[in-house]
Amino acid sequence: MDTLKNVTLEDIQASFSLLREMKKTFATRGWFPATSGNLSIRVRPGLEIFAITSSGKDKSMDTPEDFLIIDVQGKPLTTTALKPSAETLIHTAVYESIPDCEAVFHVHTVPNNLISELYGDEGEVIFKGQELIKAFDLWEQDASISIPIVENFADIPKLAAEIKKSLKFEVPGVLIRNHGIYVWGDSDFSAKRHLEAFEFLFNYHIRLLSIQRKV
Ligand SMILES: CSCCC(=O)C(=O)COP(=O)(O)O
Ligand SMILES: [Zn+2]
Repeated sequence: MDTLKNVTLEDIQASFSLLREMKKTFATRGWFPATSGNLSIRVRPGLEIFAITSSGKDKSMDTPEDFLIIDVQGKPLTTTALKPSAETLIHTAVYESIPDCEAVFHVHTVPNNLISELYGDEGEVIFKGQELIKAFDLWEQDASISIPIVENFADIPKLAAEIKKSLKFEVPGVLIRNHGIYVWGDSDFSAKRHLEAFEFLFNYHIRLLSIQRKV
């Protein structure tokens, strides 16, 4: 608990209220079906202390038990009956791999699941020729982005290790096959922007394929 001396109650409350707002925004979009999804943010820049959603909660509900504080091993830093997300090790793997990462968001949507299945055998999906690619700070003409896709191992340490191996510094997201997407950013704002851009690209692609009657 000594680690917690580096943060104030205000820091913790601010991170909970930020996650609460983000959770509400995503829930309104239907991005947390059937208790799925989890969110985390760094409580203060430079510290390995994170606020994360509690496991198994209905993320469309607002309760006093929605968040807790963990360290970079995923261990709760306060005495609590709450359990951190079952997928906490994925969050900590991303924070450990991406030094300026401040927020990690995970949602299950039909479009991200469909894309992960359609391109799962290839291990990546590539998008190009889309204005929204600029949301990833890729500004050159004909920029493209390749999003890694990993298999959905039930064993979370194994899944976290696979994600760690596949993630690319310049691409702020990884798809898990028939599961969902993990995205991150150097602020909660940029992680949200990345998530919205990925979901836009997935939706567009699925709709285009169905108009072209390819799926
Ligand atoms: C029915 S959701 C299955 C677990 C999952 O994939 C998820 O995103 C939610 O897990 P958590 O422990 O964070 O509630
Ligand atoms: Zn999940």
